[in-house]
Amino acid sequence: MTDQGPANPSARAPLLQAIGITKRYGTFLANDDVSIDLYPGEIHALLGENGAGKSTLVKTMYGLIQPSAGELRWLGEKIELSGPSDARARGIAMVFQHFSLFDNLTVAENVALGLDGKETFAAMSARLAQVSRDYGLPLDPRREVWRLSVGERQRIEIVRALMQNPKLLILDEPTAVLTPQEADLLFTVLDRLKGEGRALLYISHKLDEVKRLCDTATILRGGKKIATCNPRSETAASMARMMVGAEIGEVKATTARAVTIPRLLIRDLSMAPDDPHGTYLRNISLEVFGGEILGIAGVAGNGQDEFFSALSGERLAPYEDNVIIDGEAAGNLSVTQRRKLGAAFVPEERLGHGTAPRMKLSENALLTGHAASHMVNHGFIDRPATLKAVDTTTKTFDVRKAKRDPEAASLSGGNLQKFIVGREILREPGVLVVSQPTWGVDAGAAAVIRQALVDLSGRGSAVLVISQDLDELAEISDRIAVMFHGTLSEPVVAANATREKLGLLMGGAAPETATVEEVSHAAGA
Ligand SMILES: Nc1ncnc2c1ncn2[C@@H]1O[C@H](COP(=O)(O)OP(=O)(O)OP(=O)(O)O)[C@@H](O)[C@H]1O
Repeated sequence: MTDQGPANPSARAPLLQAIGITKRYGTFLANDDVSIDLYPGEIHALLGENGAGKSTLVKTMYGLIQPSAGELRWLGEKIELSGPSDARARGIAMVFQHFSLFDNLTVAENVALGLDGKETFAAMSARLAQVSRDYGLPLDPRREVWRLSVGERQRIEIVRALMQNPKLLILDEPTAVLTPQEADLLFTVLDRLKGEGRALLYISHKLDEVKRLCDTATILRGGKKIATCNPRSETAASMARMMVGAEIGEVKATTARAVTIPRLLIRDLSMAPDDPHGTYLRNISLEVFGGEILGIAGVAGNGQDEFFSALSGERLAPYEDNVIIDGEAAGNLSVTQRRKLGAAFVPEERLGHGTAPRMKLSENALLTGHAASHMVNHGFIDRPATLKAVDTTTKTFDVRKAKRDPEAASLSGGNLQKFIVGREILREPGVLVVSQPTWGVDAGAAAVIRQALVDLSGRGSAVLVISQDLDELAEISDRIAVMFHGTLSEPVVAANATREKLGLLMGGAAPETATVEEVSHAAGA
């Protein structure tokens, strides 16, 4: 364990110090006596497993929560932040992982809503255009947000933060939704901000990225600070070890996997979106075989959400044979009826879509499990069975939580994701459709989830994974198809799919087709 202090500990004084921060929820300690110093001109990474207490700490620094004990010092002086506007007034800005933008408003209108300034709208728009030009983050202030890609939306949040001329910029997993090219552009901007003498605090689960970008890293585990180190003199593995307290396993392909019949068939699916800003799906045909993982790559907003809704039954397809699950025409069946056919679905959004936030985990387990399990007997809910489902998921997927059956909303983002994905995998579905399975999940838990998906396909299930993470798709998929403007490319064998090739497909280039022999070979049959 190392504690080397800042990478460049010259005569500079820290900008912000958190000293002995403790945050209690009941008897649970989300932060336990955490101290951290943030210096101007330095990018400081905040690392830790899901639930380690990272968000709790940065929310304290941004005035969103009050600590139970400990204090903040700004340029050596004790401060108390009554709320985010107080933090912003001091020069602290934050870019959240979840965007808080209004689709029907323009870029400039959205920025105006998030600023406390008193300048006129015209002056603000001009400043917005200027800041975005200065930092090489192009934005048209008059464009409506729904027309923008995810990367461009994040750009709005960053430009809005920069317009406050912050001394400290906090970024919560900023690259989780970006393509590799967009992430590179962001790194250039962050380096420049550092060069301007600003302090940056950077939460990420991507350790290679942290090594490349950050000068210092503080590692939290179980709410406590474990170490402060120089990430450049560590390896991704050594930092992961400090985070987890153990080695992280690699995902192992199952051997003797038998690719069988197509268990999920999509036949010439074309559908108008239900949202005026959504994407038309056009002539999508796909076969997902039992025993394989088929990955769907693509930049977000190219029809992945609409495709997921059509597969899960949240929206009915025009024809019943547009979607066939284990030989049954399912295009016009409800979500519950599709579950009864042995299919399971894990949506991208965890709260509100994947779970009901104010309901307990056991009640959530019942919501999706009742169609095809023993949780309801003769019309009565078997409460011990629902609790058992929670316990089994918790144990198998190492879901960390403050009590046995808490409300879904009280779990950290990554732990909730482990719970949702785990819950569905443990039902042993014949067909699993999962969107962004490891989004926001730490490296150790991501390996567990990916292994569980590989093992599920190894037991003969057809698994369809929609993900923006090309490394993830390359690691677990047998074949990969790319979604672009509502159309789906022919799948290519994952082993032959380079990042360049997938990148071209993501931009709409003509695909190559995989033969059945290649598919069987790729799946190890
Ligand atoms: N309002 C709350 N009530 C009860 N427990 C909470 C509350 N907010 C957070 N916690 C708990 O505090 C712990 C730390 O959560 P926090 O969100 O800070 O973790 P994190 O490191 O940011 O995780 P992730 O990487 O998954 O986002 C978690 O176990 C979480 O369940």
